[in-house]
Amino acid sequence: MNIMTTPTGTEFDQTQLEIRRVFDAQGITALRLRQSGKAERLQKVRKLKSALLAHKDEVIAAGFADFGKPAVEVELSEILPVIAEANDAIRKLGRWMKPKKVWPSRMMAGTSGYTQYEPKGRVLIVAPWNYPVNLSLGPLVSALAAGNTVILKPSEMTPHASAVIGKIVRAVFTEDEVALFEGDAPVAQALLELPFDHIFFTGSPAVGKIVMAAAAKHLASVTLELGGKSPTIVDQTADLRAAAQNILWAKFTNNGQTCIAPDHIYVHASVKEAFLGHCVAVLESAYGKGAEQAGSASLARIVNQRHTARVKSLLDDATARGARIVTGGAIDEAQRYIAPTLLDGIPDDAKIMREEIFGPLLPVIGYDQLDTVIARINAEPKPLALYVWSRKQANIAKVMQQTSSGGACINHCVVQFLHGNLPFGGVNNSGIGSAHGHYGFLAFSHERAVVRTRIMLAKMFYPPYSSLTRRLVALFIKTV
Ligand SMILES: NC(=O)c1ccc[n+]([C@@H]2O[C@H](COP(=O)([O-])OP(=O)(O)OC[C@H]3O[C@@H](n4cnc5c(N)ncnc54)[C@H](O)[C@@H]3O)[C@@H](O)[C@H]2O)c1
Repeated sequence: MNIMTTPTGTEFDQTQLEIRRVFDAQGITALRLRQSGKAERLQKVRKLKSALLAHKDEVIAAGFADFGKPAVEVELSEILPVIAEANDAIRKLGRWMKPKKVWPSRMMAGTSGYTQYEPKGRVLIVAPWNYPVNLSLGPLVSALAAGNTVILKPSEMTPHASAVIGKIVRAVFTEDEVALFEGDAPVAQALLELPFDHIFFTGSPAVGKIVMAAAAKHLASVTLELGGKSPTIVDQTADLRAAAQNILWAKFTNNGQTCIAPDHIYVHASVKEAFLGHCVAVLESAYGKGAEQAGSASLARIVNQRHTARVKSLLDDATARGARIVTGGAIDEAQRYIAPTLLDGIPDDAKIMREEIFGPLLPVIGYDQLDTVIARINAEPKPLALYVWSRKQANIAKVMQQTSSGGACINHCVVQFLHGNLPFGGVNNSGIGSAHGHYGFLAFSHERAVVRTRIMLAKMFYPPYSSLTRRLVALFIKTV
């Protein structure tokens, strides 16, 4: 597996000069784009959409070359969401761009007011490797719809996907509109030195903090789409079979390398064995029995050797501390393969309960009291997603009211990402700000507040101040 590393020495100096040159060129374009209308913006979105569809086979081949991703998963999770994002913008941009009139608040009698949506200007999009196309081009659609110029830095860990994204971007845009720079952390850091107007980062909380610190130097606004450990609760009233099918689909798509994948499951002790039985049956029907799973064409691979070793170390640590492998556990490090693995009896101090797993291991933890589960969730950083499986409204309401997470599903997993009318994002450690649809447009727009005078009532308060002025202020304080 090739990792696209940053060039060293004079080559890197050259990259930095290139970045600066493109950034400066985008400055001129960004000023012009302030006045861009719907037609110009949508032309770009449409061209991007067509180019993605034209390169569909290359995107599928890249997904396979980078991490053995099945074609269906590439279509479903890399191509479809970008097309949906583009179509949403094509249908609704006119409405999104339109200034929104507001009523004057009491103190503003005599004025009219509206919100104007300005492009932020020059924006930087930094993407991760797990859905390289979706998480580069999805935000790109929103940034273009909002009228920005963009520099895009895809992940160095999926070089085939980066190459196709680069091809698409170069086929459609001039570099002063959208430019792409490949490379690892040093290239990202060279980009972060620049005074972008907005930074849209998708990746780990650890790097999110670096990005936010860099943004602070220029007071650039940020959208941080981060990760974390997303818990899933299955209570004693849940449809266990439906839960097992859906949770395992959500978990093992992309081989567990999904930011909103169920990280671990709390299942009521009274139904745990039955639930595990359904899970084993679901895994066998999806991927085959035992050793057959390694040959399943429906399972992606772990992205590289480093991550394979990381996931293996989580498994080794858990079993060394007494965890039981319910199913799975087979490892072929050379093939970057770890079988879909369910773990039971994991002690709280196991590493797997501290770090985001981001791989095909699924801890299943029995519980007796829902309150205990809620207390455990609330003792951890707020997750990106939370899933609850139950037929009891009181339990659902309790979980939804007493916990916090970026998004949530009731009797479903991961589909909140695909819902174009909902904000997608985290909260605190799992992220800041939202993406998708209208929320994506807003992330890349400045909401400028505009007040227009009709009748100049403010002159009642001009100096010299008199007792009448004070009486008027007093009246305002009472009635506002
Ligand atoms: N919230 C979401 O929508 C979402 C989606 C996908 C992945 N994620 C999260 O992303 C993480 C996995 O992705 P990843 O491993 O690519 O994340 P990462 O944070 O390691 O890397 C993300 C991007 O940041 C760059 N980068 C790495 N180190 C950097 C540094 N020191 N300074 C500046 N940039 C740097 C990388 O080159 C890459 O382009 C997981 O935590 C996952 O949950 C979140």
